[in-house]
Amino acid sequence: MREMIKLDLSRSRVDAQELQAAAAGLEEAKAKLWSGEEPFTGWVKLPFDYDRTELEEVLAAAEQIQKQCDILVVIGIGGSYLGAQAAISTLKSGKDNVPEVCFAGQNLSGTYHKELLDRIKDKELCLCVISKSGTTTESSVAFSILKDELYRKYGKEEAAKRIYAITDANKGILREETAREGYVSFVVPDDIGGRYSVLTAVGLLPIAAAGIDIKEMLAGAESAAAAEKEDRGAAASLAAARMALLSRGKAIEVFEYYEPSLFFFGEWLKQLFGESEGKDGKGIFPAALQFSTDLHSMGQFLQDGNQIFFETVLNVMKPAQDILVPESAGQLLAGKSMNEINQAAVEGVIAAHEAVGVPIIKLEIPELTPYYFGQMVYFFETTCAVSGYLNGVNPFDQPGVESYKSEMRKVLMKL
Ligand SMILES: O=P(O)(O)OC[C@H]1O[C@H](O)[C@H](O)[C@@H](O)[C@@H]1O
Repeated sequence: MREMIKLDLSRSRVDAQELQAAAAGLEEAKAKLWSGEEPFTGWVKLPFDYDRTELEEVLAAAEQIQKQCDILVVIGIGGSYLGAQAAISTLKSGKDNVPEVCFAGQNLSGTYHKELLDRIKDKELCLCVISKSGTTTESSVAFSILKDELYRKYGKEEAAKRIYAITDANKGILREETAREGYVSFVVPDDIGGRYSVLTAVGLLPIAAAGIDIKEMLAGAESAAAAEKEDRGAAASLAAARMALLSRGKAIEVFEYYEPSLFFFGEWLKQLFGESEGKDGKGIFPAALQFSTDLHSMGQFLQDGNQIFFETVLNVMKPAQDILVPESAGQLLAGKSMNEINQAAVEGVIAAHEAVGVPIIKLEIPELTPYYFGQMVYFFETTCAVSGYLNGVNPFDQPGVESYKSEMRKVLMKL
């Protein structure tokens, strides 16, 4: 059996009694999650019972994309792109027969999208448009701009063969357009919300197109799901520890990583936890920092500022590559490897922050491979959903996101 992500609560400042108090309701939360009766919990059993035929179709579509283009532009926002970008930037396939994956529709910047158009002008192009609703402003705007570019380059008929759509099975304008134009398409399942959808076609198609082994990713998720199901997993315990810290006023969780390739995984965590937990005046505010970079800015606050936070360290045990530091670096550093120095930073930061009373949770991630990426996704989805249940909120809706949209519509109508 391969390794599992390990949870170390020894420096979390949560004692057994507190953990027990916070864990009241844990069994109930887990039972609810696994009952198969709660809305939007389709992701819980997905690693065991995903549709094998659909997976082969995803792989075939990914292969076709690889043959068709130099650049695949993934259009989507929030849960419709973050998982894919997190996986692709963390895992980089290193293969040379795969397209570069670019992202559009994550902002409303004319500059960003004009620069993207300039960059892809002379390249062979495919689009993968992902939107459950089909009406999200950012993705709709970007899709129409990029579709225009595709028409200009290839004409409408050939363009339709280069558009891959992932949307609701039956409703929405993107589904209607897909049926009308005959795009290759996949479904955002009804029982899985956007931020829990990485292991559906939403994440899997772009990730596979980038040359990353999605079967391994699903196998990793399955190992995490089996562990949680059999009560060997640590994700639910992490939820209990988080709730204990929240009850002590630690209302910010700082996810910290020392491998820059985890930047978008940090962004994915922010969406997952932010939209799931932040409601009814409750929740832990998720932040993500890249170390050692941010030690030279936010490090001051963590060491010496308002102690309203706790830290969750994502420590990668076996980074993909390493370099030996030459003699010229001086006695302290020469002859050591960069990863050894990075690990010294991990331990040094933990010691310094522990000394001033910061609660520190440490997660040991064996390696950044597709298998462990799948484990990480499932692990944090479970921690997040269980935390929501423990805290008495619905971790699968995001009613607050709508308010700014209706205000923005009013402004647009005046233009
Ligand atoms: O897939 P879509 O319907 O385009 O939604 C994309 C995203 O936008 C919304 O505003 C929500 O806040 C997100 O949870 C969602 O993932």
